[in-house]
Amino acid sequence: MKKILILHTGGTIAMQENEQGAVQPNLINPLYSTIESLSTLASVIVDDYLNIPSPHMTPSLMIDLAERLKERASSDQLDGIVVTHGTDTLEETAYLLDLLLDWDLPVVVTGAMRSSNELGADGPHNLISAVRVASSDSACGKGVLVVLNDEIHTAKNVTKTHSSNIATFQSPQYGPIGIVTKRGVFFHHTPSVRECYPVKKLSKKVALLKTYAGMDDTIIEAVANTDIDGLIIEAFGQGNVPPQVMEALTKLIERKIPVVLVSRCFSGVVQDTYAYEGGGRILKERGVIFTNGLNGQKARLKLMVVLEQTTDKYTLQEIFYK
Ligand SMILES: NC(=O)C[C@H](N)C(=O)O
Repeated sequence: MKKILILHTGGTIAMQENEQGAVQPNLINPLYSTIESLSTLASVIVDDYLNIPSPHMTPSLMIDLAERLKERASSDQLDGIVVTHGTDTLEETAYLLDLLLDWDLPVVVTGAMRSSNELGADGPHNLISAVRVASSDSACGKGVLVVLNDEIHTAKNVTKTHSSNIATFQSPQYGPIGIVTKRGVFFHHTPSVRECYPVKKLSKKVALLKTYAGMDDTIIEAVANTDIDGLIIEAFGQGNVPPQVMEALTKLIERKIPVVLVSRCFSGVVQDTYAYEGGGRILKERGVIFTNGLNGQKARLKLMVVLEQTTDKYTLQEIFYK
């Protein structure tokens, strides 16, 4: 039988709805009865590591979590790990773990959209599915996975797409890489690229700004006047920004502060297609770094990680094309 660590961090999966219909954290984790029922599936050990709503999660807590997983993996001879997490920032924690954990051990992050005492609570089912995936030989070497609603997603591509529906986690453009059914765990795709960075701290400040029609440079100037080490811009479409922000972005690049471009579109990548003022081609010429389909919140974490290793713009560009 596989030895699986279930490490709790909190989130709705560990919460309860009160009589007024408000959802709140619980002192005792409501997943204990589900965990007892897992004894025929795996040999499970539990770590009640944190009990926080995921909007309280920070990059520094994520780094501590990665260290905790490394300690547990080496001291407990684990075959797999399941992390329970609130869904609001789940994709960020999962992606950061994916960038930091350089191993083939399955790590599966799961959560729930309905709290433990709500009708149709999805937490117990998601937890069982996550343990089944973490126990599967075919989950080895696929990076950090996100399992909810019977689907297996990569940490790199998954995102929360709906504020309340239980089918909220999707991988735009790529889809899930596997499914969980009553009969088994089935992978139908394998991720082609894995990247790992052996970083133990995150000391850089990276901001994320979204473009909008009529945006001017005031907000960029305001952010540039704080001590940022990098900026992610969620641009329009294929990677275009309003002309009014070009000067402020150029000034940042001249100060050697990397400006990284993602698209505010749900799918697709940014490219140096348009040569009008504010277009992707001009941004490229000014030294803006282009990404390869990451969303803004994940590009921010990736820049925080890689800035611990390099500030060289050519190396950063190579890393963001991966
Ligand atoms: N479904 C959830 O878990 C949402 C909750 N606000 C959290 O992220 O902690």
